[in-house]
Amino acid sequence: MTPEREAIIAAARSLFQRGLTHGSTGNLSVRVGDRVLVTPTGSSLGTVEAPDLSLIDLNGAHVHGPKASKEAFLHAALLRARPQANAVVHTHSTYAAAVSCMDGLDPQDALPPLTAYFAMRVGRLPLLPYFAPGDHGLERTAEDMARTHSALLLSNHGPIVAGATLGAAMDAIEELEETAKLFLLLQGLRTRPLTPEQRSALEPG
Ligand SMILES: O=C(CO)COP(=O)(O)O
Ligand SMILES: [Zn+2]
Repeated sequence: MTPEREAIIAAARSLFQRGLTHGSTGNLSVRVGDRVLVTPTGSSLGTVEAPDLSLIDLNGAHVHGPKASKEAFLHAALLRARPQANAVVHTHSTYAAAVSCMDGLDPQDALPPLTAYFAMRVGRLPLLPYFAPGDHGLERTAEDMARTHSALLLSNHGPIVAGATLGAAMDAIEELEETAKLFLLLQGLRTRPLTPEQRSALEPG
């Protein structure tokens, strides 16, 4: 098993075992040269195995192995937009998915910088318009937004996050989930998010 395959399976298990993905939702990818290893469509991250992974190119086209995730085109779009990124993680984690269904969010900045780690790991989180899972109509917007944002929230769906490494993408998507949880816990309470100065001192460039 290659280290990339091993890393994807370890991250998949970790997400599934902690309830950050459920059923056959969520998908992961890692860049390998000019190709991308991605989880196959319809698989549970609790049981997917290393030989099951699909290989696609950076246009999202199938190269080898089982049929790739229906969101493989989005993974490829984020990796094209962010040459410094080498991994992408997508989940339907409960709190982030709940926020993705809320009305009245700022589409440029869907979650406030409640904590320093949110500002550090996630930065500014745009809310992308609703498209059905697998609908390539989202590709252009996702690629454009990913040039300046490493994390995107898909309306009525969930987050997708790119990172320099799979570990960094995991850290960021977990931070996003925890901040979504805080945001919902704090509904109706007065809060003090970081000031713009505090935020910009921490945000990734
Ligand atoms: O999260 C998902 C769809 O948005 C899961 O789809 P896949 O099983 O095709 O990866
Ligand atoms: Zn999804």
